Parts: sequence; structure tokens; C-alpha cells
Amino acid sequence: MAGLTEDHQPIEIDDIKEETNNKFKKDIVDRESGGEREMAPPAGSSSIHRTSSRPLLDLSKAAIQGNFEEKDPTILLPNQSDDLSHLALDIGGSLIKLVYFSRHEDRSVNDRRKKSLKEKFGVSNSNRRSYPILGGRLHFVKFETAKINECLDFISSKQLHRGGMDASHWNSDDPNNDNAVIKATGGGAYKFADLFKERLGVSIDKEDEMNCLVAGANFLLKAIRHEAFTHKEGQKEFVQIDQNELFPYLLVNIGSGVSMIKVDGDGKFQRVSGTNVGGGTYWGLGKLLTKCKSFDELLELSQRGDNRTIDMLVGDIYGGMDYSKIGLSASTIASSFGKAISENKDLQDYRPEDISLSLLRMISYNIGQISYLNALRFGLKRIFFGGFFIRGHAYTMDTISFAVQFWSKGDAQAMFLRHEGFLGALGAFMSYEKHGLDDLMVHQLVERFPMGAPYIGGKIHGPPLGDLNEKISWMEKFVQKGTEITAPVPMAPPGTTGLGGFEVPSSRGNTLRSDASNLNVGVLHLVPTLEVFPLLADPKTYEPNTIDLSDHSELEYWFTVLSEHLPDLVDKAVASEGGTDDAKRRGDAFARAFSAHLARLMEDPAAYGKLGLADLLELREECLREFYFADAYRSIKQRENEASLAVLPDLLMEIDSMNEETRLLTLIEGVLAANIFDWGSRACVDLYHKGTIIEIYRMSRKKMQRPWRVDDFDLFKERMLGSGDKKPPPHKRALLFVDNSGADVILGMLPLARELLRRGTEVVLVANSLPALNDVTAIELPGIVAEAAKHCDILRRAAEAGGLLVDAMINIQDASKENSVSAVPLMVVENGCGSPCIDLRQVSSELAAAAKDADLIILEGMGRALHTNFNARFKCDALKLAMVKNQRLAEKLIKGNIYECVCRYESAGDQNSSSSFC
Ligand SMILES: CC(C)(COP(=O)(O)O)[C@@H](O)C(=O)NCCC(=O)O
Ligand SMILES: [Mn+2]
Repeated sequence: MAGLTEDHQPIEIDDIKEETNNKFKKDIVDRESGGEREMAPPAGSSSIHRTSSRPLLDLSKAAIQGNFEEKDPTILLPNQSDDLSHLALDIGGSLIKLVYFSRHEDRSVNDRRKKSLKEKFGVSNSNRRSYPILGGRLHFVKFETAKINECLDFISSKQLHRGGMDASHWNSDDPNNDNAVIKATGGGAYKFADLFKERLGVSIDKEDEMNCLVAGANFLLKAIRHEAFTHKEGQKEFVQIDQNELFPYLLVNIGSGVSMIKVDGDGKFQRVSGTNVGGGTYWGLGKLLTKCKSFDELLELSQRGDNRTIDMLVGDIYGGMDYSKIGLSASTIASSFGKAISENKDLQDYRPEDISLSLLRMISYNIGQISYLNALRFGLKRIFFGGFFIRGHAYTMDTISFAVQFWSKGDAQAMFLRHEGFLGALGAFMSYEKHGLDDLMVHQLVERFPMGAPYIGGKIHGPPLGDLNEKISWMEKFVQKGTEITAPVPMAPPGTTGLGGFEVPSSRGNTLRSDASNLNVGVLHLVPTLEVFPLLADPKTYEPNTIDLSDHSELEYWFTVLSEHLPDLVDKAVASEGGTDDAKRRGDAFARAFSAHLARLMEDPAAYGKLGLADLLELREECLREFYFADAYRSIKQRENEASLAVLPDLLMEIDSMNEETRLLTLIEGVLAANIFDWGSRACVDLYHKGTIIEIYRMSRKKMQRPWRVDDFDLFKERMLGSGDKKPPPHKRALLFVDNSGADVILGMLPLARELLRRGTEVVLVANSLPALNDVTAIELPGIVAEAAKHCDILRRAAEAGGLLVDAMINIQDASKENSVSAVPLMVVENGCGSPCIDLRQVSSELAAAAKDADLIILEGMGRALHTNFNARFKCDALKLAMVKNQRLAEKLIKGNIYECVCRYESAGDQNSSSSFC
């Protein structure tokens, strides 16, 4: 991603002051001598490529991120990728599964704002990064074993075998390690060991398959929030597993044969049973009976089958009746393939589709039944199924679920894993010592779905994508070739696989596709700095999303909103990059990629884990970043900032002429009115064509009559000003989660912050780490505050005290040194997100540190206070302020209309309070 100069243009390394460049190079050398990997760039070179022996930093296209005038700006290295990689493999009979980790060096250099925060809050994690997605990434890729050479090319092109590992550790001290070793499991680890040595010069360290399966499953179940799911009648439902209650469980791995493993803890397990009737049986018999050429083809066939033509049902024996005395319905399979005995038919008289389905049900039921009996034997309630037989196939999962449900009478539950194909490879990966990943917690992992990941991770793919250009041309080819993903998706509820396992599947359309693209695994970003927001009243039950997209009509609605917004967004994004041909091409690719994501999710809403509106909105931002659109709304934000700053002094004067009570009301009205500046809302964007920013702001303020639709202002006022003679103490520290640039932050939130400061409350402005729509970012805020501070003593002193003002303000600082000593500080922290919404289970460590002494939270805007967190409860006082800029949401959430407002206040001690709907 390119960095921004002050006029927000991308800059190249040549543009960076020589001093900065030298400083940066020195910084790298300093860090090396501090014990990190050696990676000194050769003098005078700005583009450094890997040597064959070890990875080096690639400084080409390095760019400053943030304010160019900062003394120690953050420098990003867009071309530096996968600098430290580690790889593990599971080489099976048909597929090679590859898990590799790319760790990025901490590329941020000193940042004054962060330094002062560190002093103030004592942020403990020394590993902090300014850029939330640079920690490291875990990638999941597959190849056909028959095409092992493609796999070797992939490893070689990414130099994944050169991760600096010795026999058991990574981070070997010897970078010229000739004894490089790759951990691998599966039969192919033995079969292809020589080939790996010959082609890549590496040895294979063979890991026990069962060990790996268990280690992989344990890691996934502990570290990934939406990993396990149940599957009933075509519907996935994610199950939140409490880490402390994970063990014991039964892991059923369905490969060619089936293993049943009782897992009691990390490294504690026992293979308690198994069956020789497994995936190999289905594929082998299926091949003989149907002449299918591949496993997927056989599964595909089953979707069009009717097993009643070949299975003997209870009804066939009892003249169409149920055998109700023992609880068997007429449609229950009495004997798989049993009809073939009495009918005078040959193999060719049966449809291959029916044979395939009959086989699939026979084997799935059998596995489900044996699994349940073993669970019963050991008193296990949870059974997780994995292995190549399942491969995301809806009908298989339904059948197994039904069998477990049926035999346990609902007592036990079958669960499946989203990364089920990668258990072994992940386990092999976990067997490297000292990578520390086994200690990672749920909140430190963020799964992203870059274009390519759902396809290369799921489908077996060809040569690796190198750079963005390749990705774009790949997208172009992809769209030309297969229209099924970008084609309009039918707006029908997802098909079901039938009423339980013993019935005939009622619908077997696209949603039951057996192909491997159903395995949607993204890239796991490991961000050790993320933390759970410490002020959440109950983190375990916290659910960020207010809108549940598993309701199909909701999904359909938001799908349409986002699709319709796309052309305008692409225009803005392309313009933000100068409207060049390259930008247009990227814009086009972005639109295709995002449409493909939307189509995929319409087809299978749970494809990427549990889907909420916040996830969709974040996906859009991530997709923009993937195609190198750093900040699509940058010029709009700048224009609105300038216009708002120009009228701020008049607004402050007007506010200062009021008494305390009127002032507080005016300030809250101001926040609500200014929240109208939202470039993500279609209605608002239509409005902007009708007047200038200031005209719209005036109009919006005029309409601010109370009562608002949700109006807890009186409660808030009482806490702030007291009633009668009782004057409550001010809050100690307030966290203000700010939303949009321009009027929203400058004419709305800053004046409110100023009031709090004036009353002796420390204020922390919490802003996005990365751009999203027209939201203000933590990097932009200090500049805005500095401008505002030119017109206001309170803000200036507080900003100085909070370490916000930099060199530009040094003269003013000197002039008012005495005042600044006593002022309560105004600070800025980044929230760790790049989305219009906020998931408080994963926030930056600096926000978590700032939250520790906070006793007031103000969440502002539709994304942060309505789409997410509307129902969130906090340990301290919380004020949620937003204008509802969408008619449907207004009706649904507040039983009101578009442009009505929410002022919801919940005090710390009053967790059960319900707001006053007016
Ligand atoms: C993306 C947004 C949540 C941003 O709102 P904000 O948080 O800035 O108040 C909002 O603009 C939105 O929900 N837009 C989509 C709905 C619509 O166009 O009506
Ligand atoms: Mn916003």
C-alpha cells in the first residue's frame, strides 16, 4: 500500500527525504544488532531482492505512511512480503495440503503520538505495530498430488523452504542452513521425500499423522471463533466453543478409512476405534459401479440421485406403512441396496446417480452411527468430523448429522470444521517448536478473504500469483471463463437437503455443489497486539452485529444496497488514484472481486464464517485495499475538513455564549446533526447534490428537535450536571469513538470533547487505524486537532498535554508551557480496525490500555453505535449517538424514519436499563 504525503498523493522511495531513508536503513541495522534476523540492505540500493540463501528486506516503492512532516514517520514496504516464511505439508494420496506462515518484520519506525501514548498508558506489548495487518499470516493452499511438480514450483517461487529452520526449530541462527527441513505428514511424506531433496534440497521431517490431526484440530478449535459448525437440513450454524470446555471430544477423521480419536487435551489422545468403511470405500465402490472418473464427479452425481430406487425402505417391507412401534418411519432405510435383491435388474438398469446417493448414505450413516456409539462409550457429547471425505459437501454433512441425531436421540451433536481439509498440515506446522503460535488466542486472529484465497485455498490451483498485475489478469480471465460466480445469484432461500437423513433430499441445486470451492478458507492474519476491549460487561456473550444476516431477507436487502453502491464507489476509488488507466483497471478488478464475494455469500452466507453486516462492510474495505486503493474518499474528506474547520471558530463562540445546560444539549444535537455526513449512505449522498456542506449541516441542525426517537438525554444530563444542588464529579476519562471526517468530527465530536476537557475529563479520541469510507483515521486526527487548536485554547492545551501537537505548533507550545502543565490531556488512539463498524473483541492494544482508566464511552455513528454495539453492555457509562440514515434500519431498529436520531445512555450501574423510545 502506498503511503500518503501531506497532499495525500502516493509517494515513492525517491521522494522520501534522504535523512528519513538513512534513518530507516539505520533502524533496520539497529534492530538486527538487537538480536533479530540479519537483513542489512546493500548500500545505495533501494531495491533488494532475495538471495538464494535468505530473505532480505525489499525497499522498492517504500513509502511514508501518514503525515510527511512528521519527524519519525511510519514507512511501509509494499513490496516486502513473505520475508520470513515457514511451511508444513500434509501429502495425501489425492491432495497435498500446504500451510505456510509469512511473518513480516515490524516495519513502523518511531511515531511521536505512539511514543507519548506508551508513556501515558504504559502499553505493555512491545511488539506493537502501527499497521494492524502486518503481524504475520497463515496461508492454506492445496494441490493435486498428481501435480506435485506444481506444488514444488510454488514452494520454490515463494522460497517457502528457506525459512531458516533446522531440524526442529525455526529462526535458526544459521541462515545458510544446508540442513533445511520441512515438517510433513501423510503417506506422501515418505513417498516423495527424495523428490523434495532433489528439487528443493530440503529434507522431510515426518510427523505422525494422528498427532498432527489432533494438534491441528485443537489449534483450530481454540484459536478460530467460527471454526466449528453444525449442519442440518442444508443450514450451517456456527458453534462458539469455550476453550475451557473443549475437552474431551471425539475426533472422527474420514479419509480412505476412518479413525475415531478421543481427545483429552493438547497431545493427549487415544485412537479408540475406526472403520474400514470410509471415503475409500465410497470412491472405490462408486468407481466400479458408476464408471465415474473422480471423487468429486461421484459426489456431484449423488446430488441428482434418488436412493429409493435401490434401497429397501421400511415402507417397502410394511406395505407403505411406518413401523411406528419401534419408531421407524416408512421412509427409513431398512437395508442399503436391499431392493436390488428382489428386482430382476442388472447394474446398467440402475441410474448411476441413484447408486452414488445410495452408497453415500450407506457409508455416511454407518460412520455417523459408529461414531455415536463410541461417543456413548466414553461419555462424549461432542463429535467433530473431518477428513477428505467430507470436503464441504452439504449432503454428506447432513447425513452424518442426521445419523448422530437419530441414534443419540438428540443427545450428541455432529460438528464439522471449516478448515477440516487442513488438520494434518496445520498439525505438522504446529510441531515446529518455538513459533509461539500455539499460544495465540481467538482475539489475535483475523481471517481475511483476499481474492484468490477462496479459490486457491479451496480449489486446486495452478502456478502462484506473483503481483497485482497477475492478479488482475487472472481476474479478467476468471470472469471471461466462468460466469457462474459473477452471474446474478438467484434470490431464493438456500436449498435444503431434505427432512433429515432418511428422507429423500428435497432440493439439490447449486447450494449442494460438491466442488472444493465450498471449502472457503481465507488467510489467517495473526495480530498479537489485538485485545478484547476490557470494558465489555460480558465478553463471552458479546455479539457485535445488530443485524443478523442469516435472515435471508436481510441478506438480500444489504446485498442489493452494497451492489448498488458499487459503481459510485469505484468512481471515487479510481479518482482517488488520479484516474489513471492503471487505477481504472484496478477499479474494474475490485468491482469484479467484490461482486464475486457478494455472489458467493448470497449462495452460502456462512461460507466465510458467521456473517453479520459488519463483516460485509469490512469485506468491502479489505477488497479495496487488496487492489491498492488506500483511501477512496481522501479528497472528499479533505474538502469537508477544510470547510468545517473554517466555521469552527464561529460555532465555538456560539456554544460558549450558552449556559451549561443549553450548551450540553446543543453539543449533543451537534453530534447527531453532523452525523449526516456519511458517504456510505445512499440517501445522504443523494442529499449532498442538493446543497453545500454548511447548508446541509444547518438544515440538519434545524431538524434536531427533541424528543429524538431514542432519547436518554435527560439521564445523561443528570449524570453530567446533576440535579438541584448536587454536582456529580466529572468522569475521569472518556473514550470518544469518532466516525466521519469533516463536520462529523470537527463540528460534532470535537466540540463535545472540548466540553468534557473543560469539565476536567481526559479525552481519548478513538479513530480507525485504516480508512473506511469517509471515516476519519487516527493518522489524520492529530493534524485536524492541531488546526482546530489554532482557534481554541482549551483544545490547544489539552492536545499539548496529550502529546498531540507536533513541530508545526512548537512556537505556540512554548508560549503556553505553563498552562499545558495543568491541562487534562486530549489524546488520539487507533482502534485497530479499517471498517465503518467496530468489533470490540479485537481492538488495538493502545485502545485496550487507554480503556483501563476510562469511565465513559461515547460511540458515535451508524456503523459503530447501531450496526454494531447497539446492544453492547459496558462496565462503565456508555452513550450511543447516531443519526439513522437508512429507512429500513430506522423502521426495524427504532420503529422510526430515516434521519431520526438515537441518543442511548446506559450508566455503569444500570446494566438492565432500557432506553426511552419516544
Ligand atoms: C456504512 C455506514 C454504516 C456508515 O455510517 P456511519 O457509521 O458513518 O454513520 C452507513 O452509511 C450504511 O449503513 N450505509 C448503507 C445503507 C444505505 O446506503 O442506506
Ligand atoms: Mn462513518
